[in-house]
Amino acid sequence: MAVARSFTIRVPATSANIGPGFDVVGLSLSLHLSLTVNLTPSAEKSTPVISYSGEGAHEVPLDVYKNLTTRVALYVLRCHGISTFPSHLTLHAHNEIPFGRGLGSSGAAVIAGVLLGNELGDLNLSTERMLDFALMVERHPDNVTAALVGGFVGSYLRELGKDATDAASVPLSEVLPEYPPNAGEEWGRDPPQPPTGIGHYVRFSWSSSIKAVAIIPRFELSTAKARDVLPATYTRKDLVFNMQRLAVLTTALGQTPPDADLIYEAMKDRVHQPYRMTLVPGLREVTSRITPATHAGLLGICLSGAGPTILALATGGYEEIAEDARKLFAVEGVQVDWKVLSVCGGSVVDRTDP
Ligand SMILES: Nc1ncnc2c1ncn2[C@@H]1O[C@H](COP(=O)(O)OP(=O)(O)O)[C@@H](O)[C@H]1O
Ligand SMILES: N[C@@H](CCOP(=O)(O)O)C(=O)O
Repeated sequence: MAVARSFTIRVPATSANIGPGFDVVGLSLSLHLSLTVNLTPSAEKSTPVISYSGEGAHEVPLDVYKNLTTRVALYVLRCHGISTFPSHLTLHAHNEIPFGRGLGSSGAAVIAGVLLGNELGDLNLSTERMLDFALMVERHPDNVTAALVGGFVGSYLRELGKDATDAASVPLSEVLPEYPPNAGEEWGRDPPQPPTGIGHYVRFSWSSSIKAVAIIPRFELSTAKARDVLPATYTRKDLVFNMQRLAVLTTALGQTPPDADLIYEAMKDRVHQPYRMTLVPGLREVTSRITPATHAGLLGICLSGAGPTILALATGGYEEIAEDARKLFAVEGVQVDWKVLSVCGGSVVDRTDP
Protein backbone atom coordinates (compact mmCIF):
# COMPACT_ATOMS: atom_id res chain seq x y z
CA MET A 1 0.00 0.00 0.00
CA ALA A 2 1.27 3.51 -0.81
CA VAL A 3 2.59 5.64 2.08
CA ALA A 4 0.75 8.54 3.69
CA ARG A 5 1.70 11.91 2.31
CA SER A 6 0.62 15.51 2.22
CA PHE A 7 1.34 18.41 -0.08
CA THR A 8 0.14 21.91 -0.85
CA ILE A 9 -0.65 23.57 -4.17
CA ARG A 10 -0.62 27.37 -4.51
CA VAL A 11 -1.95 29.03 -7.66
CA PRO A 12 -2.02 32.81 -8.26
CA ALA A 13 -4.82 35.03 -9.52
CA THR A 14 -4.39 36.48 -12.98
CA SER A 15 -5.38 39.52 -14.96
CA ALA A 16 -5.81 38.75 -18.65
CA ASN A 17 -5.78 41.03 -21.72
CA ILE A 18 -4.11 44.15 -20.14
CA GLY A 19 -6.00 46.24 -22.70
CA PRO A 20 -5.17 45.21 -26.27
CA GLY A 21 -4.00 41.62 -25.61
CA PHE A 22 -7.42 39.93 -25.72
CA ASP A 23 -6.93 36.16 -25.22
CA VAL A 24 -3.15 36.66 -25.55
CA VAL A 25 -1.49 38.17 -22.47
CA GLY A 26 -1.87 37.57 -18.75
CA LEU A 27 -0.25 38.68 -15.50
CA SER A 28 -0.06 36.59 -12.32
CA LEU A 29 -1.10 38.59 -9.26
CA SER A 30 -0.52 38.19 -5.53
CA LEU A 31 -3.84 36.63 -4.48
CA HIS A 32 -3.87 32.85 -4.25
CA LEU A 33 -5.92 29.70 -4.31
CA SER A 34 -4.20 27.26 -1.92
CA LEU A 35 -4.97 23.56 -1.58
CA THR A 36 -3.78 21.45 1.33
CA VAL A 37 -3.95 17.79 0.42
CA ASN A 38 -3.64 14.83 2.80
CA LEU A 39 -3.57 11.21 1.76
CA THR A 40 -3.72 8.26 4.11
CA PRO A 41 -3.95 5.33 1.70
CA SER A 42 -6.11 2.50 2.96
CA ALA A 43 -7.61 -0.69 1.58
CA GLU A 44 -11.09 0.68 2.42
CA LYS A 45 -12.76 2.73 -0.32
CA SER A 46 -13.75 6.26 0.66
CA THR A 47 -14.96 9.38 -1.12
CA PRO A 48 -12.59 12.37 -0.90
CA VAL A 49 -13.60 15.00 1.64
CA ILE A 50 -13.35 18.64 0.54
CA SER A 51 -13.48 21.65 2.83
CA TYR A 52 -13.22 25.23 1.64
CA SER A 53 -12.71 28.68 3.11
CA GLY A 54 -12.37 32.21 1.77
CA GLU A 55 -13.79 33.66 -1.45
CA GLY A 56 -16.68 31.68 -2.92
CA ALA A 57 -17.04 29.48 0.19
CA HIS A 58 -20.82 29.98 0.26
CA GLU A 59 -21.31 28.85 -3.37
CA VAL A 60 -18.59 26.36 -4.27
CA PRO A 61 -19.71 22.71 -4.54
CA LEU A 62 -17.94 20.34 -2.13
CA ASP A 63 -18.89 17.24 -4.11
CA VAL A 64 -15.79 15.96 -5.95
CA TYR A 65 -17.85 15.30 -9.10
CA LYS A 66 -19.17 18.88 -9.15
CA ASN A 67 -16.21 20.91 -7.87
CA LEU A 68 -14.20 22.37 -10.77
CA THR A 69 -10.77 21.60 -9.26
CA THR A 70 -11.49 17.96 -8.43
CA ARG A 71 -13.31 17.39 -11.75
CA VAL A 72 -10.21 18.60 -13.60
CA ALA A 73 -7.96 16.42 -11.40
CA LEU A 74 -10.13 13.40 -12.18
CA TYR A 75 -10.00 14.19 -15.90
CA VAL A 76 -6.18 14.20 -15.77
CA LEU A 77 -6.17 10.93 -13.81
CA ARG A 78 -8.66 9.23 -16.14
CA CYS A 79 -6.56 10.22 -19.16
CA HIS A 80 -3.78 8.19 -17.50
CA GLY A 81 -5.89 5.12 -16.83
CA ILE A 82 -6.68 5.95 -13.19
CA SER A 83 -10.45 6.01 -12.80
CA THR A 84 -10.91 6.99 -9.13
CA PHE A 85 -9.38 9.21 -6.50
CA PRO A 86 -7.12 7.45 -4.02
CA SER A 87 -8.89 6.44 -0.83
CA HIS A 88 -8.69 8.60 2.28
CA LEU A 89 -8.04 11.83 0.48
CA THR A 90 -8.84 15.09 2.25
CA LEU A 91 -8.53 18.43 0.59
CA HIS A 92 -8.80 21.90 2.08
CA ALA A 93 -9.01 24.87 -0.30
CA HIS A 94 -8.42 28.39 0.90
CA ASN A 95 -9.23 30.94 -1.77
CA GLU A 96 -8.34 34.64 -1.93
CA ILE A 97 -9.48 35.12 -5.55
CA PRO A 98 -13.00 36.53 -5.86
CA PHE A 99 -15.31 34.65 -8.23
CA GLY A 100 -16.51 36.13 -11.51
CA ARG A 101 -14.59 39.40 -11.23
CA GLY A 102 -12.02 39.06 -14.02
CA LEU A 103 -9.18 37.94 -11.75
CA GLY A 104 -8.90 34.42 -13.13
CA SER A 105 -10.62 32.42 -10.37
CA SER A 106 -11.71 29.70 -12.79
CA GLY A 107 -8.29 29.56 -14.46
CA ALA A 108 -6.70 29.14 -11.02
CA ALA A 109 -9.19 26.38 -10.11
CA VAL A 110 -8.38 24.58 -13.38
CA ILE A 111 -4.61 24.83 -12.87
CA ALA A 112 -5.01 23.64 -9.27
CA GLY A 113 -6.94 20.64 -10.65
CA VAL A 114 -4.27 19.79 -13.22
CA LEU A 115 -1.54 20.01 -10.55
CA LEU A 116 -3.65 17.92 -8.17
CA GLY A 117 -4.18 15.19 -10.78
CA ASN A 118 -0.47 15.23 -11.61
CA GLU A 119 0.48 14.77 -7.94
CA LEU A 120 -2.16 12.18 -7.04
CA GLY A 121 -1.28 10.05 -10.05
CA ASP A 122 2.50 10.59 -9.72
CA LEU A 123 2.35 11.48 -13.40
CA ASN A 124 5.37 13.76 -13.60
CA LEU A 125 3.83 15.77 -16.44
CA SER A 126 5.86 18.56 -18.04
CA THR A 127 4.67 22.16 -17.79
CA GLU A 128 3.74 22.04 -21.49
CA ARG A 129 1.65 18.89 -21.04
CA MET A 130 -0.10 20.35 -17.99
CA LEU A 131 -0.98 23.36 -20.12
CA ASP A 132 -2.53 21.02 -22.73
CA PHE A 133 -4.83 19.60 -20.05
CA ALA A 134 -5.77 23.06 -18.76
CA LEU A 135 -6.55 24.21 -22.30
CA MET A 136 -9.04 21.38 -22.81
CA VAL A 137 -11.08 23.03 -20.06
CA GLU A 138 -10.35 26.80 -20.18
CA ARG A 139 -10.04 27.37 -23.90
CA HIS A 140 -8.33 30.76 -23.97
CA PRO A 141 -4.68 30.52 -22.91
CA ASP A 142 -4.09 33.90 -21.24
CA ASN A 143 -5.21 33.16 -17.64
CA VAL A 144 -4.15 29.53 -17.34
CA THR A 145 -0.68 30.12 -18.78
CA ALA A 146 0.02 33.06 -16.44
CA ALA A 147 -1.38 31.10 -13.47
CA LEU A 148 0.82 28.11 -14.24
CA VAL A 149 4.14 29.73 -15.15
CA GLY A 150 3.78 33.17 -13.51
CA GLY A 151 4.80 36.68 -14.50
CA PHE A 152 3.77 38.70 -17.54
CA VAL A 153 3.14 36.10 -20.23
CA GLY A 154 2.04 36.02 -23.86
CA SER A 155 0.66 32.86 -25.41
CA TYR A 156 -0.86 31.44 -28.56
CA LEU A 157 -2.70 28.27 -29.45
CA ARG A 158 -1.06 26.19 -32.16
CA GLU A 159 -3.14 25.67 -35.28
CA LEU A 160 -4.19 22.05 -34.97
CA GLY A 161 -4.78 19.53 -37.76
CA LYS A 162 -8.30 18.17 -38.29
CA ASP A 163 -8.04 15.23 -35.87
CA ALA A 164 -6.41 17.30 -33.17
CA THR A 165 -8.97 20.08 -33.70
CA ASP A 166 -11.78 17.58 -33.26
CA ALA A 167 -10.09 16.19 -30.13
CA ALA A 168 -9.66 19.68 -28.68
CA SER A 169 -13.24 20.70 -29.49
CA VAL A 170 -15.16 18.05 -27.60
CA PRO A 171 -17.86 19.53 -25.37
CA LEU A 172 -16.85 20.36 -21.82
CA SER A 173 -19.44 17.88 -20.56
CA GLU A 174 -17.34 15.06 -22.04
CA VAL A 175 -14.06 16.41 -20.68
CA LEU A 176 -15.51 16.95 -17.21
CA PRO A 177 -18.56 14.75 -16.70
CA GLU A 178 -20.46 15.91 -13.62
CA TYR A 179 -21.48 12.48 -12.46
CA PRO A 180 -19.73 9.42 -11.06
CA PRO A 181 -20.35 5.96 -12.55
CA ASN A 182 -22.98 3.91 -10.69
CA ALA A 183 -21.67 1.61 -7.96
CA GLY A 184 -19.75 -1.29 -9.49
CA GLU A 185 -19.69 0.29 -13.00
CA GLU A 186 -16.75 1.78 -14.89
CA TRP A 187 -16.85 5.23 -16.53
CA GLY A 188 -18.46 4.98 -19.99
CA ARG A 189 -16.34 6.35 -22.83
CA ASP A 190 -12.65 7.08 -22.37
CA PRO A 191 -12.04 10.78 -21.73
CA PRO A 192 -10.79 12.81 -24.72
CA GLN A 193 -6.98 13.04 -24.58
CA PRO A 194 -5.64 16.55 -25.19
CA PRO A 195 -3.61 16.95 -28.39
CA THR A 196 0.08 17.54 -27.64
CA GLY A 197 1.50 21.07 -27.69
CA ILE A 198 -1.73 23.09 -27.86
CA GLY A 199 -0.39 26.17 -26.10
CA HIS A 200 2.91 28.03 -26.49
CA TYR A 201 4.06 30.94 -24.39
CA VAL A 202 6.82 33.41 -23.69
CA ARG A 203 7.48 35.42 -20.52
CA PHE A 204 8.04 39.15 -21.02
CA SER A 205 10.11 41.35 -18.72
CA TRP A 206 8.20 43.16 -16.00
CA SER A 207 9.48 46.32 -14.32
CA SER A 208 9.53 45.66 -10.57
CA SER A 209 8.54 49.31 -10.03
CA ILE A 210 5.01 48.59 -11.33
CA LYS A 211 2.16 47.49 -9.07
CA ALA A 212 -1.39 46.59 -10.03
CA VAL A 213 -4.33 48.30 -8.33
CA ALA A 214 -7.37 46.03 -8.69
CA ILE A 215 -10.64 47.95 -8.28
CA ILE A 216 -13.13 45.15 -7.73
CA PRO A 217 -16.89 45.81 -8.09
CA ARG A 218 -19.11 43.93 -5.66
CA PHE A 219 -20.93 42.04 -8.39
CA GLU A 220 -20.06 38.99 -10.46
CA LEU A 221 -19.90 38.88 -14.23
CA SER A 222 -19.36 35.45 -15.71
CA THR A 223 -16.65 35.22 -18.35
CA ALA A 224 -19.08 33.32 -20.60
CA LYS A 225 -21.57 36.21 -20.48
CA ALA A 226 -18.84 38.78 -21.13
CA ARG A 227 -17.67 36.77 -24.17
CA ASP A 228 -21.19 36.50 -25.56
CA VAL A 229 -21.37 40.27 -26.18
CA LEU A 230 -18.28 40.26 -28.44
CA PRO A 231 -18.68 40.43 -32.22
CA ALA A 232 -17.59 37.56 -34.48
CA THR A 233 -15.62 39.84 -36.83
CA TYR A 234 -13.63 43.07 -36.56
CA THR A 235 -12.53 45.77 -38.96
CA ARG A 236 -8.93 45.87 -40.13
CA LYS A 237 -8.67 49.32 -38.52
CA ASP A 238 -9.58 48.00 -35.08
CA LEU A 239 -7.27 44.99 -35.35
CA VAL A 240 -4.33 47.15 -36.42
CA PHE A 241 -5.14 49.55 -33.54
CA ASN A 242 -4.79 46.68 -31.05
CA MET A 243 -1.75 45.00 -32.63
CA GLN A 244 0.19 48.29 -32.72
CA ARG A 245 -0.49 48.84 -29.02
CA LEU A 246 0.18 45.26 -27.92
CA ALA A 247 3.55 45.17 -29.70
CA VAL A 248 4.63 48.29 -27.79
CA LEU A 249 3.06 47.28 -24.47
CA THR A 250 4.84 43.94 -24.07
CA THR A 251 8.23 45.70 -24.07
CA ALA A 252 7.17 48.98 -22.43
CA LEU A 253 6.02 47.26 -19.20
CA GLY A 254 9.50 45.76 -18.77
CA GLN A 255 11.35 49.06 -18.95
CA THR A 256 12.55 50.92 -15.84
CA PRO A 257 11.51 53.63 -15.35
CA PRO A 258 8.28 52.87 -17.20
CA ASP A 259 7.12 55.51 -19.68
CA ALA A 260 3.56 56.54 -18.72
CA ASP A 261 2.89 58.36 -22.02
CA LEU A 262 3.75 55.26 -24.01
CA ILE A 263 1.94 52.80 -21.72
CA TYR A 264 -1.30 54.73 -21.21
CA GLU A 265 -2.01 54.80 -24.93
CA ALA A 266 -0.69 51.24 -25.41
CA MET A 267 -3.26 49.89 -22.91
CA LYS A 268 -6.20 51.06 -25.02
CA ASP A 269 -8.32 48.45 -26.73
CA ARG A 270 -10.95 48.18 -29.46
CA VAL A 271 -11.55 44.43 -29.44
CA HIS A 272 -13.35 43.69 -26.15
CA GLN A 273 -13.66 46.65 -23.78
CA PRO A 274 -16.01 48.79 -25.92
CA TYR A 275 -18.45 45.87 -26.15
CA ARG A 276 -18.29 45.14 -22.43
CA MET A 277 -19.18 48.73 -21.40
CA THR A 278 -22.86 47.77 -21.18
CA LEU A 279 -22.03 45.03 -18.66
CA VAL A 280 -19.83 47.17 -16.41
CA PRO A 281 -21.46 50.48 -15.43
CA GLY A 282 -18.65 52.97 -14.75
CA LEU A 283 -16.06 51.29 -17.01
CA ARG A 284 -16.07 54.13 -19.53
CA GLU A 285 -15.81 56.86 -16.88
CA VAL A 286 -13.10 55.18 -14.80
CA THR A 287 -10.89 54.30 -17.78
CA SER A 288 -11.25 57.72 -19.41
CA ARG A 289 -11.09 60.03 -16.37
CA ILE A 290 -8.19 58.45 -14.48
CA THR A 291 -5.13 59.28 -16.57
CA PRO A 292 -1.40 59.99 -16.04
CA ALA A 293 -2.30 63.71 -16.33
CA THR A 294 -4.81 63.56 -13.44
CA HIS A 295 -3.05 60.91 -11.31
CA ALA A 296 0.70 60.99 -10.76
CA GLY A 297 2.10 57.45 -10.83
CA LEU A 298 -0.58 56.01 -13.13
CA LEU A 299 0.76 54.21 -16.20
CA GLY A 300 -2.37 52.72 -17.74
CA ILE A 301 -5.84 51.47 -16.93
CA CYS A 302 -8.00 48.70 -18.40
CA LEU A 303 -10.64 46.08 -17.74
CA SER A 304 -9.12 43.08 -15.95
CA GLY A 305 -9.92 39.91 -17.89
CA ALA A 306 -13.58 39.83 -18.79
CA GLY A 307 -14.36 42.25 -15.92
CA PRO A 308 -15.91 43.77 -13.96
CA THR A 309 -12.61 44.51 -12.13
CA ILE A 310 -10.59 47.45 -13.41
CA LEU A 311 -6.81 47.15 -13.32
CA ALA A 312 -4.67 50.26 -12.95
CA LEU A 313 -0.93 49.78 -13.43
CA ALA A 314 1.03 52.37 -11.49
CA THR A 315 4.33 53.21 -9.81
CA GLY A 316 2.69 55.18 -6.99
CA GLY A 317 -0.42 57.14 -5.99
CA TYR A 318 -2.26 53.84 -5.53
CA GLU A 319 -4.74 55.02 -2.92
CA GLU A 320 -5.72 58.13 -4.83
CA ILE A 321 -6.25 56.14 -8.03
CA ALA A 322 -8.39 53.57 -6.21
CA GLU A 323 -10.42 56.08 -4.20
CA ASP A 324 -11.17 58.20 -7.26
CA ALA A 325 -12.22 55.07 -9.14
CA ARG A 326 -14.45 54.19 -6.18
CA LYS A 327 -16.16 57.61 -6.43
CA LEU A 328 -16.71 57.25 -10.19
CA PHE A 329 -18.18 53.78 -9.73
CA ALA A 330 -20.40 55.05 -6.87
CA VAL A 331 -22.05 57.55 -9.25
CA GLU A 332 -23.20 54.50 -11.25
CA GLY A 333 -24.43 52.80 -8.07
CA VAL A 334 -21.55 50.29 -8.03
CA GLN A 335 -19.76 49.54 -4.74
CA VAL A 336 -16.15 48.39 -4.97
CA ASP A 337 -13.27 47.00 -2.93
CA TRP A 338 -9.70 47.60 -3.96
CA LYS A 339 -6.32 45.99 -3.45
CA VAL A 340 -2.76 46.85 -4.41
CA LEU A 341 -1.22 43.68 -5.86
CA SER A 342 2.24 42.67 -7.06
CA VAL A 343 3.11 40.59 -10.06
CA CYS A 344 4.16 37.25 -8.57
CA GLY A 345 5.56 33.86 -9.56
CA GLY A 346 3.53 30.97 -10.93
CA SER A 347 2.03 27.88 -9.32
CA VAL A 348 3.98 26.01 -6.65
CA VAL A 349 3.59 22.47 -5.31
CA ASP A 350 5.16 21.92 -1.92
CA ARG A 351 5.60 18.28 -0.93
CA THR A 352 5.97 17.73 2.80
CA ASP A 353 6.77 14.43 4.43
CA PRO A 354 4.08 13.44 6.94
N1 LIG B 1 -11.63 27.71 -6.31
C1 LIG B 1 -12.65 27.32 -7.06
N2 LIG B 1 -13.19 26.11 -6.86
C2 LIG B 1 -14.24 25.71 -7.59
N3 LIG B 1 -14.83 26.45 -8.56
C3 LIG B 1 -14.33 27.66 -8.80
C4 LIG B 1 -13.21 28.15 -8.07
N4 LIG B 1 -12.91 29.38 -8.53
C5 LIG B 1 -13.81 29.64 -9.51
N5 LIG B 1 -14.66 28.62 -9.68
C6 LIG B 1 -15.78 28.56 -10.65
O1 LIG B 1 -15.52 29.50 -11.70
C7 LIG B 1 -16.59 30.47 -11.76
C8 LIG B 1 -16.06 31.83 -12.14
O2 LIG B 1 -15.46 31.72 -13.41
P1 LIG B 1 -15.48 32.90 -14.46
O3 LIG B 1 -16.89 33.27 -14.81
O4 LIG B 1 -14.59 32.48 -15.58
O5 LIG B 1 -14.87 34.14 -13.70
P2 LIG B 1 -13.38 34.51 -13.26
O6 LIG B 1 -12.48 33.39 -13.72
O7 LIG B 1 -13.13 35.80 -13.95
O8 LIG B 1 -13.40 34.67 -11.78
C9 LIG B 1 -17.17 30.46 -10.36
O9 LIG B 1 -18.51 30.91 -10.36
C10 LIG B 1 -17.06 28.99 -9.99
O10 LIG B 1 -18.12 28.25 -10.58
N1 LIG C 1 -9.39 36.76 -22.54
C1 LIG C 1 -10.49 36.38 -21.67
C2 LIG C 1 -10.02 36.47 -20.24
C3 LIG C 1 -11.05 36.10 -19.22
O1 LIG C 1 -10.49 36.30 -17.95
P1 LIG C 1 -11.34 36.13 -16.60
O2 LIG C 1 -10.36 36.39 -15.51
O3 LIG C 1 -12.44 37.11 -16.66
O4 LIG C 1 -11.84 34.71 -16.59
C4 LIG C 1 -11.67 37.32 -21.92
O5 LIG C 1 -11.44 38.52 -21.93
O6 LIG C 1 -12.78 36.83 -22.13
